[in-house]
Amino acid sequence: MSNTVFVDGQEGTTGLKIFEYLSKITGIQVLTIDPLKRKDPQARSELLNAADIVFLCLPDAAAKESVSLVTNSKTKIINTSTTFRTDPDWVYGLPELTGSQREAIRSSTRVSVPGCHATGFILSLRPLIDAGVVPRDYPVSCYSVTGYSGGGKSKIEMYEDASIVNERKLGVPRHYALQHTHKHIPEMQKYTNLQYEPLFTPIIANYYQGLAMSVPLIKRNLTKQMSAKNVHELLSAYYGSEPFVRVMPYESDAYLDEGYFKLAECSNTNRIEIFVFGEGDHIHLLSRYDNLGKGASGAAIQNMNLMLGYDEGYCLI
Ligand SMILES: NC(=O)C1=CN([C@@H]2O[C@H](COP(=O)(O)OP(=O)(O)OC[C@H]3O[C@@H](n4cnc5c(N)ncnc54)[C@H](OP(=O)(O)O)[C@@H]3O)[C@@H](O)[C@H]2O)C=CC1
Ligand SMILES: CC(=O)N[C@@H](CCC(=O)OP(=O)(O)O)C(=O)O
Repeated sequence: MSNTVFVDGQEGTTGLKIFEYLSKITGIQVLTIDPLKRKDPQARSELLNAADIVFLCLPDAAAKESVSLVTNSKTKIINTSTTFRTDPDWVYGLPELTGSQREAIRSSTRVSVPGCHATGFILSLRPLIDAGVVPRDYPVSCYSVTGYSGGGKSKIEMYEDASIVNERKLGVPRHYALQHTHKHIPEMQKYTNLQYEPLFTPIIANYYQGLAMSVPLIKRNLTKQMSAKNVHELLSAYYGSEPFVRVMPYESDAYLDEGYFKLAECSNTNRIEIFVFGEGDHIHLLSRYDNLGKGASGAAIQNMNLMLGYDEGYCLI
């Protein structure tokens, strides 16, 4: 029997990518909306309630509205927006979070796809906090570098207009959310079990897709004294059998080009690759992935596969 799927926000960046994935899946009937009615609550409501599973690929306010339009108990919702990620009635759609998360996703009808920056941060740090290596009150700071597609259609249009790029000098990387206001901070804190909010600085740069998250740690401030190599072993054991999380070999320079990190090697995949670098008193957890893959649409499909009882990696690489 085929499942019916509706993508609310089908014309947006995340929605289009999900559409691409869905076109490769057999046994799915995709319900589409007349593009002219894509913001009409009545038309959306009919499709939202007709589908077995819906993806919300919308700004936060519109995603909230869509949830309120679902009036039956059958429709399962996968929400890619920030809304509901820390809501206890929703399951956080990061199957690799803990041993029980996958099952929680499988049996849920309301799943939030993690934020792109939050994904690398949580997957790098959570195992170390659970193991008592990083104390819960550690003063964490982190930063990420992301391609402009992470900002959706408006950022894509801006960065792909040469006159705007020139005029506003968008060719160089730019820090943002400098008032410590980034919308991923609550989920970053909640799903690592950190006592305090991390200090997080994202940086947007002039390329399309790919994200790298850096979490530096000072060894002498850890609860258990561990070398970077021990941290690498711990993370490798934690993610040993995960299909989409790879802890990359320690002290290999194969991932560097003349000493520079190759950031975009996971583009168009659902993979996240975690590196551990260490020297003296310092440990550096560095992850790379596609903000449109494991950071959004790939992760959304991974969750759908679990919720519909498909093979988790169906149509994902
Ligand atoms: N891009 C990324 O890497 C990531 C994005 N996300 C999140 O996913 C969600 C979607 O983001 P993204 O695809 O990038 O955003 P886009 O801006 O590219 O797309 C959003 C889409 O929603 C449509 N829309 C806006 N308001 C409404 C409404 N009231 N009813 C119906 N449709 C509406 C827009 O219409 P119109 O075509 O008219 O603009 C647009 O097509 C956001 O919450 C975002 O933060 C999450 C992780 C990563
Ligand atoms: C480059 C850029 O602007 N990226 C977005 C993140 C996209 C994302 O993950 O947003 P959601 O929380 O809605 O999922 C940002 O940092 O706000």
